[in-house]
Amino acid sequence: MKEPFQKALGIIRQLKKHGYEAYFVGGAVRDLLLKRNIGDVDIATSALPHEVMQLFPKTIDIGSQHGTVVVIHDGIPYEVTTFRADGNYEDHRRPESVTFVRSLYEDLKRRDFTMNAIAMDEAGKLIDPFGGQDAITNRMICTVGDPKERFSEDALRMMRAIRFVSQLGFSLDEETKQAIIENAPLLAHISVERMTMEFEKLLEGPFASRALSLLVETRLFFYLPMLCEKENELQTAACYDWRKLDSRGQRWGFLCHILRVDSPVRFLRAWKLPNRIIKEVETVLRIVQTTHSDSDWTKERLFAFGLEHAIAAETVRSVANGENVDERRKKLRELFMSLPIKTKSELAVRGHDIMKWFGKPGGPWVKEILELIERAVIHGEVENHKERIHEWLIHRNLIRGENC
Ligand SMILES: Nc1ccn([C@@H]2O[C@H](COP(=O)(O)OP(=O)(O)OP(=O)(O)O)[C@@H](O)[C@H]2O)c(=O)n1
Ligand SMILES: [Mg+2]
Repeated sequence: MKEPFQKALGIIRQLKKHGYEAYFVGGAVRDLLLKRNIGDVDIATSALPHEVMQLFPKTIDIGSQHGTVVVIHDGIPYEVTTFRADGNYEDHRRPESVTFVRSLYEDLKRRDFTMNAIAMDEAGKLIDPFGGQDAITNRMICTVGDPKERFSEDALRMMRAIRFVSQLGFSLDEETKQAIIENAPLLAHISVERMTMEFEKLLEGPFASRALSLLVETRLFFYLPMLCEKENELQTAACYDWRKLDSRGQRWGFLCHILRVDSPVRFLRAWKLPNRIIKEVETVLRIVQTTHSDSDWTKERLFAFGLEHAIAAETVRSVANGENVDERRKKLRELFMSLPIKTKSELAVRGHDIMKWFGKPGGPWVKEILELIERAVIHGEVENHKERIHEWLIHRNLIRGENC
């Protein structure tokens, strides 16, 4: 058995020793069959939450009313969830009530897609009542049972379907796709935070272009923050190679750029992104708007923006223009390496040196002189060395020698 499962076996054994059923379930089993990197290993059991808590010394109650207890085993947290058949979903996002059941079959039946409804026992035997393995072999995303029911239980599942297309390159089963088209308006019930999580995974996947096309085709885009008027632009966005964009800032920056978003800050706030990302995207877009070819990159500009923002902006610009991203990144890195200082803090003189040399009290002029020196150091006019800088200032008649 693969390591992540092996490590969690102790939990399954402990539950079984006390007469309960316990299985590995969900994404980890799917990813094992897909030979993908295995993420969190989740466990489903017939034991009730309080019974789980009694059996393990270290547990965290993260939602026992919904059946989930975290068990810390050998320092690793695992979600252990009681088999459940969800009750009525009044608001299309969470069950009104959950009914704990003692049967694995009932538990698998309420899951979203057949590939996610496979259980594995402690011996590695698969329990797959809904044809999940066939779906994986045929590379299909298909709901467990009636897609309309599954999507009206939790409308986010429609976004999940399309983000799995992006991550796995699978196709949407036709009936599943039709049900998304019919039920797309239900997405309006879902919180922005949950939509953003799925949308970010979608943009990050190797098949993001295909997934973006599907967002348009299924009309789901209409219910996503500030995208309802961007149908044509989204269709255009689907024509680009998103795989070259390799950070959140790059992806959101590229999206704003391609969608011709008027106010990126308002757009990104609507998606409830952290301020850190909003600020990064703002800077990246400012650079993109003022860079027209890679010869626009001077040492001074690169120093001012820093390598990370420069690379992000060049990536956005070259993916949008269909140019060679790697080539541009390489050039930027080389130019950055040639800078005698990479940050302001590396400058060999400080404000107090300047005040002493000029024999004047501080003021805005100190910053101006420091910037003058900084430019000279960056261009190699003077070595980044205190005495050399002092000599340079004397040479330029900015100060007299005796103030040293
Ligand atoms: N809206 C949802 C979310 C989850 N699940 C079920 O809960 C499992 C675990 O959910 P989660 O960790 O959110 O998704 P994964 O499928 O594991 O995907 P990822 O690899 O991204 O974690 C899923 O496999 C699926 O069986 C579901 O039925 N409906
Ligand atoms: Mg998971």
